[in-house]
Amino acid sequence: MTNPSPWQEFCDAIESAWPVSRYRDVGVVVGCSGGADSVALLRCLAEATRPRAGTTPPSGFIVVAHFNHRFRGEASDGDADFVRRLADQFGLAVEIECGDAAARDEESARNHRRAFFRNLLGRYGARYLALGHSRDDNVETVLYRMMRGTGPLGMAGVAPFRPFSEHPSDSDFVIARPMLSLGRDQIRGALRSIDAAWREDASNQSNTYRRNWIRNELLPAMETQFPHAVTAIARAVEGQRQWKDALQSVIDRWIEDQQVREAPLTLRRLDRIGGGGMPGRDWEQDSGAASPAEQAVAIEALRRCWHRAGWPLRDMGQHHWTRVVEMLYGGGPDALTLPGAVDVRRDQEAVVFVRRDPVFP
Ligand SMILES: Nc1ncnc2c1ncn2[C@@H]1O[C@H](COP(=O)(O)OP(=O)(O)OP(=O)(O)O)[C@@H](O)[C@H]1O
Repeated sequence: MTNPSPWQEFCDAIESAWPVSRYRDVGVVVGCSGGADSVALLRCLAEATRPRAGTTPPSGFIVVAHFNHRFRGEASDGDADFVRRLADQFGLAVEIECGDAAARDEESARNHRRAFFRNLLGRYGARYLALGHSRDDNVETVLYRMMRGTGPLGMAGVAPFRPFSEHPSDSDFVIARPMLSLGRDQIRGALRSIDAAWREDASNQSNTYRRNWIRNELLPAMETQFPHAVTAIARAVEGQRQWKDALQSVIDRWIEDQQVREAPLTLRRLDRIGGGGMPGRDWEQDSGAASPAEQAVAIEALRRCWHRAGWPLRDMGQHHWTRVVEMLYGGGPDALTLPGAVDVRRDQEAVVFVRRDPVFP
């Protein structure tokens, strides 16, 4: 038996992460930047769903979506042309939207792209948004989050499958990232083996963005001492993802047990109700304080409440969360002001959180 080609190996890996039977009969929007990762993904999905003689043709469809951020002038238009030609080559529908060249920061660019994808999912009635995040992207994301400050859930990286958003109107849409176990080099090697072209984004080479610095400077420096650093970190991230799933269900229960109201956010005082069956409650049960496990769960649950309320998380440090947990357990101050103008006060059986009108909402 001959060894499978690099391209075949790549497609087999995608098939095992995301079997074609799951998407061949529904709509898939493929986000394609023109870069190697999303070009490889697009080619692989197009081949997997191509009608074959003697078999029932798939009833689903693929829409290729490209957002032209216009950050790089002619080069950006070149990316858009490239993606259009690639889609034509496979006979796929293609949607291209141009961004506002003035919206240059990464955050607003990402938001525009996201809105574009959301609109296409709704308009076409598609189920999946397929994105080409690789194992390396995930490792970079986790390192980035760790250096900016994150909790144990953030260290699980991005998920291979997750709802498009928590908003109920988005519940039919799923983001699929079937390439998270594949390394950037392997993906490029697979494309080279079939002589397939892609667009190289020159701005990825510059270290203007801190993400690019992690990719171009930090990781190569780590690999001089630990040649398998990326694989090792990716494995840790994968393990963390499994713990995340377990922790999620404990957090769901915490919020269900503790939350009295959402507006204003009102949580039960844990010293009054005895911990609500939290993990680690046996730990020094008489002390009244939160056990380390309770504290970890409470902090992650609070982060989720913040997220839902749309409050800024960026300036909330570990010591802020710890003080809130102390208040929930009957210790700490009676009132507290947190970053983002969130006022917290103890109110008999409860702790109440109110965000004052921020000057810049
Ligand atoms: N401008 C864009 N238009 C459409 N989809 C995009 C665009 N930029 C990114 N994506 C999608 O989001 C994924 C992750 O984005 P990221 O910025 O990490 O990718 P990239 O490095 O620009 O390109 P690639 O991952 O395709 O090599 C891409 O793999 C692709 O699926």
